Amino acid sequence: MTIYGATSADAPKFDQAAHDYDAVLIMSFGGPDGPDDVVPFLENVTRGRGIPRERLAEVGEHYYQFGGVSPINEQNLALIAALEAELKEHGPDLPIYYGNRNWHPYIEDTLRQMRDDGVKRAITFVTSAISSYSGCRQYREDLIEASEAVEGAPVLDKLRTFYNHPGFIEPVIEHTQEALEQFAPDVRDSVRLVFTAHSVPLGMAKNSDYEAQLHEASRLVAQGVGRDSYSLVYQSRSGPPQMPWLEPDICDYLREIKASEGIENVVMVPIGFISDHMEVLFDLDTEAMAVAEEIGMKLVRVATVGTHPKFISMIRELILERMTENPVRRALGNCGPNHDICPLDCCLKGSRPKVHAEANS
Ligand SMILES: CC1=C(CCC(=O)O)c2cc3nc(cc4[nH]c(cc5[nH]c(cc1n2)c(C)c5CCC(=O)O)c(CCC(=O)O)c4C)C(CCC(=O)O)=C3C
Ligand SMILES: [Fe+2]
Repeated sequence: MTIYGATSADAPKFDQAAHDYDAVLIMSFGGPDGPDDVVPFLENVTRGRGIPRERLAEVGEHYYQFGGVSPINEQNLALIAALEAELKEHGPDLPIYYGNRNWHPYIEDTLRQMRDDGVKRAITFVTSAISSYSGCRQYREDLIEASEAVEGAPVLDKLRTFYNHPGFIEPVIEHTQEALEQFAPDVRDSVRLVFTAHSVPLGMAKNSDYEAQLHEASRLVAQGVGRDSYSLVYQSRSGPPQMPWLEPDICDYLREIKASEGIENVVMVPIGFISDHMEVLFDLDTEAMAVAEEIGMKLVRVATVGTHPKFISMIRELILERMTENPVRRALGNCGPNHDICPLDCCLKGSRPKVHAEANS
């Protein structure tokens, strides 16, 4: 089984060429569909990751507070419905399949279905805008593992990371502008613009362009709303307390800017996420909002891109890019379009690289 886009070593040069595809695969994180799913879901997410038991119990409570249901599955289905309509109207008319890393429909079951339907080669969209082990390599490893388990699984290509694509940045600019307009014109210029993303261990951050991509995306959005400065902070920290993760935490940061600078108005942009899933609903809308209320701060959270038409048409554009010889590869800002095919050492985990994942034939 071969997965192009998995590593550069296994992808012959000709594979940079345009391809015909017979399906699109949407790959995501997955989340529980009800209270009974919460514990097995969390076990799937954290298997072998050394996440403390107390942290798991705490995160379980976040889900129970929302009836044990993560909105992420419904949001992915909405994304798929929107993309289906887009492809029907503008082509290419490809069937869309959906598989997750941590919950039903599991990626392995999806690949089996694709094989049974006669799919030979599919183009994969991963629901993560920013490169890191969690948002890039781990998905590729999971695809490899699932492909190895399914005899005759289709060849899979993976779309490039889109953190600086106008189809991602422009909707975030629009949503950020809408949030700023919730403040009176006379205070609007003094509203602090704060970008937030999932924290990751420092070792993981160091092995990828995670921080660089987050800064570039944040800078582009800030510039789009007429700002020449912004702050970037982190949320949803996990792991053992002695392990260093990216900081500052959003909640600590809000307290800090209120206490030391007297900041009373803040717009927070979840730049590291593409839908309003649990890390947004709990860590931002519940936890950070409670801090803001406690310290007397007006805090407005910017909507994620979700099914914004520009975002949906970006996915189509990225698919066409891979089906076209010498395509235009749009990207805003200073960094250029990200690679289609990941280098061998792309987004290693940090502490214990999973070297066996390279062998995928
Ligand atoms: C970079 C990144 C993204 C963005 C890229 C992407 O979108 O893929 C992301 C997304 C998400 N993370 C999510 C949920 C969780 N992440 C956890 C744990 C972890 N995330 C990490 C990183 C990231 N995570 C890391 C380094 C860990 C530690 C364990 C490990 O090394 O892997 C845990 C375990 C409990 C805990 O430790 O907090 C949960 C429940 C959900 C679903 C939300 C829903 O259900 O609606 C989504 C979209
Ligand atoms: Fe996560």
